[in-house]
Amino acid sequence: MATMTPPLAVDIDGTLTDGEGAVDPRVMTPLREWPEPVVVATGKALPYPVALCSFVGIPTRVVAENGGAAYLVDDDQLTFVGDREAAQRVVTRYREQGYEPGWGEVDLTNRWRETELAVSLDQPLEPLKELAAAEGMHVFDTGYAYHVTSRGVDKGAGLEAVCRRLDRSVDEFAMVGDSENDAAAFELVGDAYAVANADETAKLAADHTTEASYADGFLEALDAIRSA
Ligand SMILES: O=C(O)COP(=O)(O)O
Ligand SMILES: [Mg+2]
Repeated sequence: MATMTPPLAVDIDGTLTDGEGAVDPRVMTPLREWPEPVVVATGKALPYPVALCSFVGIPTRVVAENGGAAYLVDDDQLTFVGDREAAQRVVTRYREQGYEPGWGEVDLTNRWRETELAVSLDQPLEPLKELAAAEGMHVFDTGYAYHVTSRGVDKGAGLEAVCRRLDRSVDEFAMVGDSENDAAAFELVGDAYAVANADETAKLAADHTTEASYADGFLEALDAIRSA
């Protein structure tokens, strides 16, 4: 019996990209032609997934900032959860200890971030973790940045909130991702795929790990999801 294609949640960095961080052009058409809602769920600030949806040509349905921000075209609501000021206190203390967010003066990585802050991987993790814990926050290491995020904020909670607004159940979703910031959502969706380059936390939380890495792994996961 033919089964229905499920709605899809997809991570950006490490999943839709190649090993250099560039979006692989081969992901565009399958995303555009996916017959069910596609939710782009990312640690990046809101403008990135919004732009991606626009350039792919799909309705804007996004979870950004690791669940801190969500926009759905269906209800035209932009919601925020998380404490940006607490993240700012963490980064201020981190600077006082002699470290930097590490993105330069203009800092486009954090410029549009409203609920958390990100620190470059070339900065030390341990003092950041200690300062975050003192503010009741946690740090996601995505393999692309360290994110200082409020407890209880993650892509899982974000996707659940979006599902309520879409009138869909989170366990209907399939999801593809690559790192520890995907793990909470992997636990909730019906069918979770870690690409081969994923970290151990993501692989443990996923139902499957693809043979291929990066966008090749994403395309492999889509084939498997379609035929599941
Ligand atoms: O911004 C990051 O650090 C990771 O982004 P991602 O969740 O799309 O992989
Ligand atoms: Mg990722």
